[in-house]
Amino acid sequence: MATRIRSSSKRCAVVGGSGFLGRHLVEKLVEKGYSVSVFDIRQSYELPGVTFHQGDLCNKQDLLVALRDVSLVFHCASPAPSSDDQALFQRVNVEGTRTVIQACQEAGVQKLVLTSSASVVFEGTDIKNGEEDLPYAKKPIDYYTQTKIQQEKLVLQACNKEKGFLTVAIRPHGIFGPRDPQLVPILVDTARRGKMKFIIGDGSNLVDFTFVENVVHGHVLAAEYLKPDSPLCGKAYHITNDEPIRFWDFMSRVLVGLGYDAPRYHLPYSLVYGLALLLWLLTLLLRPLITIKPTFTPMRVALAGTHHYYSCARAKHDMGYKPLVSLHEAIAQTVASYPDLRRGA
Ligand SMILES: NC(=O)C1=CN([C@@H]2O[C@H](COP(=O)(O)OP(=O)(O)OC[C@H]3O[C@@H](n4cnc5c(N)ncnc54)[C@H](OP(=O)(O)O)[C@@H]3O)[C@@H](O)[C@H]2O)C=CC1
Ligand SMILES: CC(C)CCC[C@@H](C)[C@H]1CC[C@H]2C3=C(CC[C@]12C)[C@@]1(C)CCC(=O)C[C@@H]1CC3
Repeated sequence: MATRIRSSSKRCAVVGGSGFLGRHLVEKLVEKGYSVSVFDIRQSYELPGVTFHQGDLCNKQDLLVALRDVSLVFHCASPAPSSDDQALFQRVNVEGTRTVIQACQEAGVQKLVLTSSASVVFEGTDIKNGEEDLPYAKKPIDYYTQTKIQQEKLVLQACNKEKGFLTVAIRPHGIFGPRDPQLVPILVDTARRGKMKFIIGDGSNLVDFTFVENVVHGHVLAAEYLKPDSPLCGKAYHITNDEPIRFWDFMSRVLVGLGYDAPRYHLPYSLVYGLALLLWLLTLLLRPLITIKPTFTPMRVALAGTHHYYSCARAKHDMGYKPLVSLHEAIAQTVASYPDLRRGA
């Protein structure tokens, strides 16, 4: 009996646990003594203490199997932003999240921690030290952002102390680190194709990039501090490195660390944004005939050419958050983790 009580309070599930952030989170939870149930559409690794359940989060019956005896659920599954597939985002991030909530409630889960995104308030214009009470973007810049907003609202509105179901949303920004399939690989691919010569705008815009270990730390703290009498219930929290950096300095540090040249020549922001918009419209028109995947999407250009950094004061105050790894150390660890992406490799 004693073993059962101990195991259920240390049993959790990570929906999306095969992904970049999910796997780092699972590794940390195992290190902290949790037994973890991973639910994902794919299985990408094996780890003692982890049970894998392969399935689509839109299927409640599949989810219910993974959530058996689980009191805490982390939901960090999403289609990749680059898929730009409106129907897929709607199905997984909105309908699927509704299903995750229902499955949690039916399975008697007590806490749900959602990985949202700081981008839910980003409309393509400057945000400086943005706090969580900024309004959601009225004109979200892409389908990914549009459905992340709906997803966050669903999860936060589901928080119900009377029914013993508590929810919280973590809003990270620009996650990077070892095994990231997105930021560094796209950057290096662009450099290898000779397209990373230009700085969009004057290069002075400050942005948050957040080391994956710090994002994991924010999730674990949120789970621990989420209690019926805590201020976390039904709230969103920014989790960043708390060291905004010039977007182009960050790109240059990673590129130079991997042996590539830093971008040098400046292009006007509105020109590049206009071209990216035109290209995006063209890809929409041609989609029935051919699939084009532009590197410079309007979202990426907006992210590269505006200020967007966020305050983590709320997370510091309510859950004692403090980044564990500095940006300097995080970039060094990340660069060292990609020997295959070095110039000439
Ligand atoms: N990376 C970043 O900079 C940021 C990410 N976020 C959020 O963090 C979370 C994790 O992102 P990240 O780790 O980068 O993303 P990944 O794509 O690496 O991980 C997401 C995981 O979810 C899986 N998945 C997708 N659809 C389903 C489905 N229908 N059922 C079950 N599993 C599914 C994916 O599988 P598959 O790969 O096969 O699709 C993948 O394994 C996401 O919610 C994202 O929105 C927020 C801010 C910044
Ligand atoms: C080609 C270059 C102009 C840019 C290369 C790097 C980009 C791929 C990344 C720079 C900022 C990143 C970012 C995200 C994805 C990768 C970048 C665009 C997100 C959109 C991922 C999902 C989120 O929730 C928000 C992120 C903001 C920053």
